[in-house]
Amino acid sequence: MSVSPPAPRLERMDNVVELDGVTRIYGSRRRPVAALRSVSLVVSAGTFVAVMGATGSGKSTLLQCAAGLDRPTSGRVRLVGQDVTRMREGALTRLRRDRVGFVFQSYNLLSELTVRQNVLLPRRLGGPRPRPLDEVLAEVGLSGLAGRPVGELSGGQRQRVAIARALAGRPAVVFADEPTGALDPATGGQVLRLFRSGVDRSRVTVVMVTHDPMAAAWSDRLILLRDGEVVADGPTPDPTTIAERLAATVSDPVVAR
Ligand SMILES: Nc1ncnc2c1ncn2[C@@H]1O[C@H](COP(=O)(O)OP(=O)(O)OP(=O)(O)O)[C@@H](O)[C@H]1O
Repeated sequence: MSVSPPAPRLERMDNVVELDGVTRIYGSRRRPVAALRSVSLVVSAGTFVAVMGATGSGKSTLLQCAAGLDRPTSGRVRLVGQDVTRMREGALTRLRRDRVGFVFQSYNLLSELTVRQNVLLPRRLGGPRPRPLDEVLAEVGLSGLAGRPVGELSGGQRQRVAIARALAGRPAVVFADEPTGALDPATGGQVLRLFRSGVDRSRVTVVMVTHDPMAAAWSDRLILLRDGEVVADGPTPDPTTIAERLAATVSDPVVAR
């Protein structure tokens, strides 16, 4: 009996985020600020990526361009296999709503609404059918809090609501900008564990900006930026080595030019 080989994986779909020569220039023609300079990288499905670098090195700009929240000045961005660089705003909004989750340092939740209402908000805005609420809340350790207004929760609980909201719609990728920046180390660790298990269990891709080597140590891949350029990109080492590499990046004389 012959057994057919498995269908080849579609390379495009496996590359969840692709940046090709992405440059982002802010400011005026007279005083341009190059936040990103010809950045090219590919992130495949089921990878946890940490992006680090000195203040002003372009981390948030990289995240915003990769997530289709900002448009590069030149270069191309593909998100879940689709070129978002020239995509119309409506289509881009739908793509973000249906395939992308966001988690920010400031939680970006509606505090008067309950946990349930916040988690189900993307669905109310026409997003994909979410996973069962109980399942999602149990996963992030918020069982029993569905009816509580978010304004009554602690910072760590709020960030878990934000993660529940981000993961409820089965996104291909979650972009997180300093998700543990406002949390103590223990609470931050709980949040990072949730990202880790989302990557390991559901093959979600996570792209996280952080200043904290302990947070970055949860990732699979570390990208270091300096002055808008990728200066290191490889498997994530231990926290001490991350801190050393980060310090070397920051103190490099090129930065001071
Ligand atoms: N909207 C904007 N208008 C003008 N300049 C901007 C804008 N956004 C960012 N920049 C500039 O682009 C550069 C990169 O900024 P970005 O916020 O991406 O850096 P970052 O590495 O995320 O910094 P931080 O760690 O401080 O958050 C900086 O020089 C910043 O001043």
